[in-house]
Formats: sequence, C-alpha cells, structure tokens
Amino acid sequence: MSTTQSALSTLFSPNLSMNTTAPVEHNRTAMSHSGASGSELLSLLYGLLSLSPLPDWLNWMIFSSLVDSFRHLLSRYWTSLENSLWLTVTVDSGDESYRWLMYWFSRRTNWGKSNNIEVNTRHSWVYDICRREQEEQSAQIKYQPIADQVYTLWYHGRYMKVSRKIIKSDHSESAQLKIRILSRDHSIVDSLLKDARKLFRGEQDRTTSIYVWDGGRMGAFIHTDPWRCIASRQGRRLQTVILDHGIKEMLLTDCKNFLNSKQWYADRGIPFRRGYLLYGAPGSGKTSLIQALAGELGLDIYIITLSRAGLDDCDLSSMMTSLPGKCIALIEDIDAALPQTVLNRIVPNAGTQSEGKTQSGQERSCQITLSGLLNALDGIGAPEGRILFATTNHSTALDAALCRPGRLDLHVDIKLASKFQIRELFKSFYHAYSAEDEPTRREDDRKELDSAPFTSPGADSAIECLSSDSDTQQDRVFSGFLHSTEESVLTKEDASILAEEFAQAVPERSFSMAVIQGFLMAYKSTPRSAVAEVSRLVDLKLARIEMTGPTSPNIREAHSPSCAAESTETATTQSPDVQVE
Ligand SMILES: Nc1ncnc2c1ncn2[C@@H]1O[C@H](COP(=O)(O)OP(=O)(O)OP(=O)(O)O)[C@@H](O)[C@H]1O
Repeated sequence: MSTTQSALSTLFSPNLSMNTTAPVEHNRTAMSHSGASGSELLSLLYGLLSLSPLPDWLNWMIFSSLVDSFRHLLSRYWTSLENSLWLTVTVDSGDESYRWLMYWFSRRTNWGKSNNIEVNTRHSWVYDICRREQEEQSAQIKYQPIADQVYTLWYHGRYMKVSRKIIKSDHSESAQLKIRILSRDHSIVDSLLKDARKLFRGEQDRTTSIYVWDGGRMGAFIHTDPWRCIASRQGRRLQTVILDHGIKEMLLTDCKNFLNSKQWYADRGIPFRRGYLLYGAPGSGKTSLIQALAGELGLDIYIITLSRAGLDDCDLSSMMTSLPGKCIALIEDIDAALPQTVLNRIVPNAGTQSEGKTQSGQERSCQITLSGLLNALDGIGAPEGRILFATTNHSTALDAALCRPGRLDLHVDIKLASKFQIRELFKSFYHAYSAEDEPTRREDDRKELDSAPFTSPGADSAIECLSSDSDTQQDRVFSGFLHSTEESVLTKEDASILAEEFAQAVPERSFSMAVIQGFLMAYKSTPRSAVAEVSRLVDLKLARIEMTGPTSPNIREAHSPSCAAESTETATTQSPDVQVE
C-alpha cells in the first residue's frame, strides 16, 4: 500500500488515527467503525486513484481537497438541519427584553442547581428584587446565567438552551443572550417573551428603582450597563405629599398625557421629551413629589449628578443617550452643579445662597459647560420618551436657554407651607385608619398621653436648644428636633380641630414642610402639646428661611420672563394642553 492510500484512509475519517505509517489492516479495522457508507466511498476513491496515472503527491492533493469539500458540505448540511429544528433568539443587552429575560431566567430554579452560577449585582434590578424577597420572605437568592456557559431547561415541554456572551470592543462592552428552543413553532418565543415581560413588569410595578450612572465601571471592571441600581423600593404614595390644591394632580395628568402622546409627537415631528422644573425653598417637597410621581407612573428614576467629579460634556451626553426609553431622569439642584461663571452672569453669589448646597469643591471639578448641558438635554442624541425633572432652590439663577420649552417645559413653584398644607400635615401625623378600628383603646391612650404634662424628652430638648436667644453656638450639642418614639392617634374629628388650631398659629409661607414635619416629629405622642407649643416653632430663629425663588403663581410657563436672561432661542410651546395658572 502506498503512502497516498494510507493517508487517504486517515483523512477520510477524523476519528481515525493520524498515524500515516500504521499498517493498512489497522486502518481498515478502524474504518469499519465509521460506517458502511464511509468505507464504500473510500474504496471507490481508492479504486479510482489507483487507476490514476498521476503521481502520488497529486493524487493526495486531489483527495484532500475532495475530502475538505465533503466535510464542508456535511457541516453546512448539518447546520441547516439543526437550524430547521431549533428556533434561535438573540437578544442584546441594550434591548429592554434583555432585562425581562434575565430576570425570568434568574427565577428558574435550575440556575441554583448549576455548578457555574453568577450573582451579578450590576444587574441589580434583578439582584435587588431577589435581595428584597430574601429579606422579606427568607426566599432563596436566584442567580443569572454565567457568560459563555450553555444552560439547558424545559419550557412548556420544549427543550431550551441558553447562553450569554460578552461582546467586547475597543471602547465598550455589551452582552448578548442566545436562546435556542427545540421547536419550529414561533409562538413559543412570543409566549416566552410575554411571560418574561409579565414577570418583570409585575415586579417593577410594585417598585421604583433608583439608578445612578457609573459609566459601566465598578472599580477596575468594565460592565455592560452604565447605570447602576442603588435602590428598589415601593414608591411613595402621592397622597403623602401635601401640596396646595391642584399641583400634584396637574403634574400627574400632564405626565400621563405626555406618556400617552407618543404618536401625536411623532406625527408632528416633535421630539418626544418633556421636562419639568420644580423650584422653591429647601425642604418644600420637590424630591418627595418626584418620588411619588415615579411610583404613580410606574417609572424608574435615573439620577444625573452634574457635580460628579470629573464629569464632562462628553460623559453627560453618553449619560443622556444611555437612558432607557421610559423613565424619569432627575437632575437635583441643577443650579448648584453649573459652573459659577454661568450662574454669576445672572445671580451673583447664587452658588453660595443655597442652604448647605454651596459649590465649594464642585466648581473645581465640574467640567460641564452650559452648552454641553443644553445639548445633552435636547441634542441630536437625546433619548425620546423620557421625563426630565430638575430641581433648584434658585430658579432665577438658571439660564433662559435651559428653561425654554423643549428642555424644561413646565416650571412649578413649590412654595413654603400654606395653611392648607400645615393643616393636612398635622392631620396626617395624628390621624390614622386604626383610630376608627379601635376607638376606645386609642381614645384611652390619647387621654392618658395628653393629660400628662409636656414631658416628651425629644420635644423638650429640641425646643430648648433651638428657641433660646441666649443659646450660644458653643453650648449647643445639636440643633433640630429630636424624634419621639411614641405616637398618638386622634379621631378624625379631633385631628381636624387640632389641625385647624395649629394651622392658625403657624404663619403662612414662612416654613418649609420639612421644618414643620421635624417639629411635629418631636410631638408624635402629644398632639395637644404640639398645638400648645406652636409659638415656640414660630419664634425659632431657625425659621429664617429665605425664599429665593419668585413668589409668583405656582406654575409658570417655560418661557416666562422670570427666567432671568433673555433667550436668543425661539421658544416653542410644545404641549397645548398644559394648564397654566
Ligand atoms: N409637601 C410635602 N408633603 C409631605 N412631606 C413633605 C413635603 N415637603 C417636604 N416634606 C418632607 O420634608 C422632607 C424633605 O422633603 P424633600 O426632600 O422632598 O424636599 P426638597 O424640596 O426636595 O428639598 P431640597 O430642595 O432641600 O432638596 C421629607 O422628609 C419630606 O417627607
């Protein structure tokens, strides 16, 4: 047997020994394992080549190319056969459904049984829910598929393979989920996506997640998602935010109308974005209102911290473009983050007026320019569908270009507490549903507590340390209201009567809701004392809160002249259905 013939038999079957010097008998025996068709074909080729007048080396070349083509054909045939049997779905991490599916997979019990598992706190939306469940119900933490590992599972009686691949490029990193289902029925994919979405949304509806931007980095590691979930919790109820009549309702309706108007915007070629500026004194409820609205609208909050060290226009732009389709983007204290030079043009020392929100340290590291911010808000890459909320204690410090419609469409003045707010806050402190349920016990408790002289240590010391004119700064160990641990519940009627008395005594628009809340906190167990002692609140030096925002109507149009500088841009009112006071 020639060397060529031996090589032929070796090449034909990959399972055979690559030892070309092995005896023919051995190779023949081995070949018999590769099946009758293989050996017949080999014999045929062998016969043909032995007749060939060509030299051995040429025969060998012809044969190897023939075998190669055959293999190639076979693998193509096999792939198309496989493709016809399997449905393959690939989902990129940028797509919303990626999250649904990752969450759905994290809930499959077989991840927990696998030897290779990954707990990825980066996708902390998934992780947070699991953690919360664990805390609340002692449930087991679920895991997600590790990268480059194939997992198998059954879904509705269909066999399924799942793998996750990390795709790296020079500057970015993303992930791709590949799902293969042994089925030819496309409806199984629909069903899987619907199930995953339902599970995800069902969980999401109950919570508001708060995200911060970290550029996809966590320590030295680069991750796919630049937003990190820092908290996932039940949204604050809108009823617990007490504002003057109509403000909450107006904002909620406006947000809802906006979210339902996607087609309307598309038809007119208007960018589908909406911005709100909430301005007013510190502690008047701006952040609380945004949280409550997010809960009511079922949206997550993405916090954009402009004062983040080293953040520049480029980062800001990628921050904005990486926002998901539907969310609330929140820029708190938008004035405090802008460079001093921008603010000084309008309000000298604006950066130092805000209580506790001076720009010290920030201005040095802040590399955001006004034009960078303007472009990020409604530039070419700015995402559609998002709602932007910006808060400030100095609305007059903001550049008119920033306040114009399209960037901050609606401006709402959240003022210091009105009589109505004071009354309602008082009621919410001392009236609870349980009062009706167990009137007798509560009434007894109340009588006992209220008949006692004013002894609440928290209230007493807080008032002592805050009210005395002779107090020197050095003598004070703390300032503020101590929190009383006990609480008292009044009947609805009693709560209303006392609330009225309390509201009468507190001057309107002089205190923020946060200050009044702090005061009442010290009297949790003694509502009557809160009323009796209210003059001490009024006398507080602490109450010298400077209202720096305009005192004009609560809501103003975005192109209101109260935006300090004249804008050279053309103001276009986007939504005709805005109710302007
Ligand atoms: N209108 C309100 N209704 C109910 N609680 C309020 C209201 N305003 C403020 N509070 C309470 O005061 C505290 C501070 O409120 P919040 O952070 O929402 O104020 P803010 O206006 O965002 O303040 P800042 O401008 O300093 O960020 C919270 O504990 C909140 O519960």
